[in-house]
Amino acid sequence: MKMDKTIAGQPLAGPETAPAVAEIRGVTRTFGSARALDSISLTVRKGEILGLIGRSGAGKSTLIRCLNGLERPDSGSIRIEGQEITDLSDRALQPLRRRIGMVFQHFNLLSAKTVIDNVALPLKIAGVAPAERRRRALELLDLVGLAARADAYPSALSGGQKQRVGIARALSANPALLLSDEATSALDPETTHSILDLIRDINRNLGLTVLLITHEMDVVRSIAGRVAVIDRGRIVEEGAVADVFARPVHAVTQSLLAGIRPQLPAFLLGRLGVNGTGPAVFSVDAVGADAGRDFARLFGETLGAPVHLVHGGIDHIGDQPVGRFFFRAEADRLAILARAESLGPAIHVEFLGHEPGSR
Ligand SMILES: Nc1ncnc2c1ncn2[C@@H]1O[C@H](COP(=O)(O)OP(=O)(O)OP(=O)(O)O)[C@@H](O)[C@H]1O
Repeated sequence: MKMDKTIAGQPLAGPETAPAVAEIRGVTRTFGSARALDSISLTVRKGEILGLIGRSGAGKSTLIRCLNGLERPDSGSIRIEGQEITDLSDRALQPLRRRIGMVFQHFNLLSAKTVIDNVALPLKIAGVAPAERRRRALELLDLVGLAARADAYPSALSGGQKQRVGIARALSANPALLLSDEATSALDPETTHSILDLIRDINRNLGLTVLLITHEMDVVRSIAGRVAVIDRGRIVEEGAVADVFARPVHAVTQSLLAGIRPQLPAFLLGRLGVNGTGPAVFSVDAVGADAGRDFARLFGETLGAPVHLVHGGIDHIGDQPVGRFFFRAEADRLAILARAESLGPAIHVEFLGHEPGSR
């Protein structure tokens, strides 16, 4: 699988070689007989937005808790900015915890404190003087567009505004890594959009590294540069978002992405049979410049029969066009696959079956 050359749509000099902000190696954590993490390895690199997706119970929360030191792995290594954290005492962990800013699904703001006091709280805990805390908190509230609400209480804010405060608070201690745990799952689509824009702006303008844990594939598609798929405590697939979304290999990834990738309409899929005698139906997946090729013509001229588009189109993920098409043609499987092979390995073709009928 091709490595990504962009992060959040921004070209970077070799992100795959950027220094690791968080490095998880062979981490296992069991609860009784439940193996929440099973020798998991994952690297989050400086300046990237990495999406971590997985089904319920896959191990996402346990991984977050291990990363921020709330949970101790049974074995394996976790390094934050090069420092091993698994063998640190709770006291020694405190300054490292501040290197990780957390954003939560339900915001976790203190309702008895004003917006500015919520944002300044991590600074207070870190022993920063009151005037400096206020200055820094106001600066962050300005960054998230809420300076005018500094003295309001959280109950007076909308969900999106609360999350902006949550983000400002997470940034207050100047974290090396922003851990976003389902940060938009409780928000409506429009507010989700504005919060994702904010996270992307912070990533681009401040160079902040983000680990985005979510079950919403649209979130990953909108702002992540890379994606890792966790299942049963292991990373089962990892790569540039455009590549993984264009051609998910693992069954879990395919199932997670089923809702946002074009699928052959069920009524048509149900009609197909491997040994049918009617027109053949096949899919074509291609990324980048290949996505825009005229596949109907490319297949048609070799098959000697018209090729009709049944379903699909071109999506854009980051700066990459991702094409997924379903075609119908009066041809047989071998002829389709022979043509597919001549187009090269970058274009993925799958024969799906024949419709009933006579040829
Ligand atoms: N404290 C615990 N005690 C017992 N089992 C646990 C504990 N924490 C997690 N588990 C188990 O470990 C597995 C992974 O759980 P985890 O909460 O990390 O998954 P998740 O991907 O975050 O799920 P969700 O998306 O539903 O929050 C599950 O089988 C869960 O039941």
